[in-house]
Formats: sequence, C-alpha cells, structure tokens
Amino acid sequence: MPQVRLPPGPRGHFIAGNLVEFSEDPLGFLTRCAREYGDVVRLGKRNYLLNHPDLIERVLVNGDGNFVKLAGVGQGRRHKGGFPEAMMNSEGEDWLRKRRLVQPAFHRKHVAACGDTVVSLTEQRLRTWRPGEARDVHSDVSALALDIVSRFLFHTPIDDEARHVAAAVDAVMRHTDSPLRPPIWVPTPTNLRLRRALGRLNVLLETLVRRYREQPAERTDLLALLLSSPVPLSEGQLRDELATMIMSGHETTADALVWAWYLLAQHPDAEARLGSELDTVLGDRLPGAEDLPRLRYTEAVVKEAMRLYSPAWITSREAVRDCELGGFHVPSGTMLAVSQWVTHRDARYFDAPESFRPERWLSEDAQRMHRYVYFPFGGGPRFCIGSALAMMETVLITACVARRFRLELAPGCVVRPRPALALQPLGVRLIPRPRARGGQEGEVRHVAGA
Ligand code: HEM
Repeated sequence: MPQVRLPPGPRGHFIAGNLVEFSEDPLGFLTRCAREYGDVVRLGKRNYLLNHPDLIERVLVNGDGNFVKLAGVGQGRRHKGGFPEAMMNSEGEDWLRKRRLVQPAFHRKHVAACGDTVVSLTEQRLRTWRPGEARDVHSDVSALALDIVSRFLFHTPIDDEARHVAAAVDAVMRHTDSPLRPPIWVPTPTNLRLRRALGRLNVLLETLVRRYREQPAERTDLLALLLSSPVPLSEGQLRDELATMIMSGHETTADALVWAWYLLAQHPDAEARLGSELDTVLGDRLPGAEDLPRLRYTEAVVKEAMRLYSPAWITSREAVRDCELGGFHVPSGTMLAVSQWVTHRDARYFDAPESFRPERWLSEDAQRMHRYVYFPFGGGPRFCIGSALAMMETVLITACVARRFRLELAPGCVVRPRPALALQPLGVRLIPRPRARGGQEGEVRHVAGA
C-alpha cells in the first residue's frame, strides 16, 4: 500500500481544531498558515488550504472531475443555505442547464449597451455629493450598484424598495460573518433577522415579476430569458435566481469600488495619474463603454484594488474522490479552500505585495503572470458570470467620480475589512473635493431603461 502523505498545518485545539482562530481573524489566520506551512496546508481533518496557482487552477478548472462546489446537491439533495433553486447553488447537469439559460443575458453587447446607463445613474448620484462633506460612500455606492444591476437584469429600477434588498444583504453578511452559524430554523436573533429580511425580499421579487409580466415587450434580459425557459420555472426558481443575481451582482461591485477609492484617497500620486489619464482621454466629456480600451490606468486602479481587497476573498470546492494535490493525499470529502486574499498578497508572485501600485498591471510582467495568481472572479466553469459587467461598471464609475472629485479620508475614520460573504469595507468615510480640471458637469446622455 503506498504511503499516505498528509500536508502540514497548525495543530489547533483538540476539540475545536482551528475554528476559534479562524473565526477571530480569518484573513490573518489564513495568511499565517500559508506563509508558515506552504502550498498545501491542513487546517483540519477534512479541510485544506491551497496556495499555489497550479493547484488553484487544478481545483477550479476541475479537468479531471474530482472537485465540486456543492457535493451531493442535485442528487436528490438541495443546497442547505438560502435560495436553493438558483444556478449559483446548483450542481452538475442542473447547474449546466441553468447556466446555459442565463448566459446570453451577459453577452458582451448587452454589457456594452448598459454603459450609458451606468454613467447617467452615477452622474445623477454625484450631483448630490457636496464638496467638503464627509460621506458614507458604501451605502451610496451600494444603492447605485443595485440600481444598475436591476436595470441590467430586468430593465426595472429598484428604488423605493431598495431598503429591503439592503436589509437582506446586511442580514446575509451578518449571518456569514458570525463564527457559529446554527441552521436557519434555529430562532437566534441573527437567524430571525435573516428570515424576516429574506421574507420581505421574496415579496419584493414576486411583485417585480408580476409587474414585468404585465408589460410584454421584446426583451433579452435575464428575466425575459428565465420567463421563456423551454422548461417553465416555478415561482420559487424564479425568485431564487433573481435574488442571488441581485445580491451577488451589486454588493461585490460596491465593495470593489469603495476599496478602490479608499486606496486612491491614500495615494495622491496614483490619484493624480488617474486624473491625468481622464483629462487626456475624455477632456471635458463623460466616459462611455467605447472609452474602456483607452482607460488603461483607470482599469489598473480597479484591478489593483481588487488584488489587495478582493471582494471574493475565499472560495472552496470539495473532493468527491480520493486524489493527490501537490504530493499530498486528499481524501474524498475534503474541503479545499483557495483564498484570493492570501494568493493576491504572495510575495512570490507580486513585488511589494502589500503596496498599492496600479502601474504593475501595465507592465509586461502582468502579461506573463500565471492565470491563477490573480483570480478575483474565480476560474474554470464556475467563473463569475457577471465579471464583464462588474469590470465595465467599476471602471466607468471610478472615471465619473475621479473626473469630478479628489477623495480624502475623513479625519478619524477607522476602516476595517469584514470578511463575510464578500469582503466589505466597514467605516470608510470620504470627503469629496472638487478637481481642478474635468470638474465641469458634462452632457448626460440618455438613461437606457430609466
Ligand atoms: C466585483 C464584482 C464581482 C466579484 C468580485 C465577483 C466574484 C465572483 C466569484 C469569485 C465567483 C466564483 C465563485 C466560486 O468559484 O465559487 C462568482 C460567481 C458568480 N457571480 Fe460574481 N462577482 C462580481 C460581480 C458579479 C455580478 C455583477 C453578477 C451578476 C449580475 C455576478 C453573478 C455571479 C453568479 C451568478 C455567480 C455564480 C456562477 C456559477 O455558479 O456558475 N457577479 N463571482
């Protein structure tokens, strides 16, 4: 019998293992483990952390079919968390069928067509920003990203009801942030809050679908595709798909934007270079999707922010049969975590990994980089379906903000990342100051879907 070699890792408590250390400071704990134990770390009996791009690629791309996102789901079992019918929470054939159904809604041409909407809605919101007045930019930009994604997905704004979506996102974040997570039917305060918030979200989505059905039109957006599915979807399936798309489609984008502005506020050189690119490419006009290929530094700012503060900070797969990774034995049933937070800050792949240097993305080294040292949108078949939309939005919104304002950190604000379902920036308060050039109001083009 061949010798079974298990990876090294922290010993942990004899009952709780490493749970307490992980819950107290997940980002710090994973980073320490990776730096101390290497590319494959055993965090628990059935939990490994993978820190090498080849291994991350093997697990996410899953060419040999050894790894799944949700083991058991789709074989008579449903996903145990919320929204079990959504594509995101499905597996195997069921997942593939759902992914093929919704994929056309994310076609490049639909993303590009949404560019003017992104810019118009951003400009509307920026007109409410008062120079010199400290703002909680996260709640501002969450509402903006929600407005954008709802118009993209079903050509309908969610405005009056936005608070229900915000409450649901907040409840999910608090739930995923808490170290001990009893099943949702246990009446803890966090669970009760989550159930109430999801209940209201469901009512909102039902109303939205009803209104949409009452206005027949030639549409190719996500809701139109779902409603014309060859195998009709149940109300529950519709609701789950919309809820997961709305939630994953705006909170992550908002987090990425706030992290980018937080970093810009602390790096005046980068902010000045960004301003000068905007002056050169745009002059006094507003940006549009057609400008994206020339907004290279703006894109680099966003990419660098997503390197340091990737909204998706960890993702996992489960081994469904015994296999080997990096010379170590992986028993079937092992959870394999890969962490953007850890790998994106690995000095083997990035010079001065803790420094904010957007220009690194403009160098030739960036072209030669292993595809899996930087994976803010995941990889393989379950790659983020909204990545093109997210990049377009984050670059255009950053351009709109930076052509009008320089952002300063408000005195005394204490910022901390909350590693929940996404990596949320808590406590960011920014003061907008008018920019010398490009601060004039530009022409607002039409608002599609408004
Ligand atoms: C900066 C913004 C975003 C980030 C960082 C992000 C990140 C990710 C990551 C890492 C995954 C893969 C998870 C895994 O492998 O387990 C994912 C999947 C997904 N994302 Fe995003 N995302 C963003 C924006 C969006 C947007 C705008 C939408 C939709 C409007 C969206 C919808 C989805 C869906 C539906 C999946 C599941 C795909 C599947 O299971 O096949 N995301 N996202």
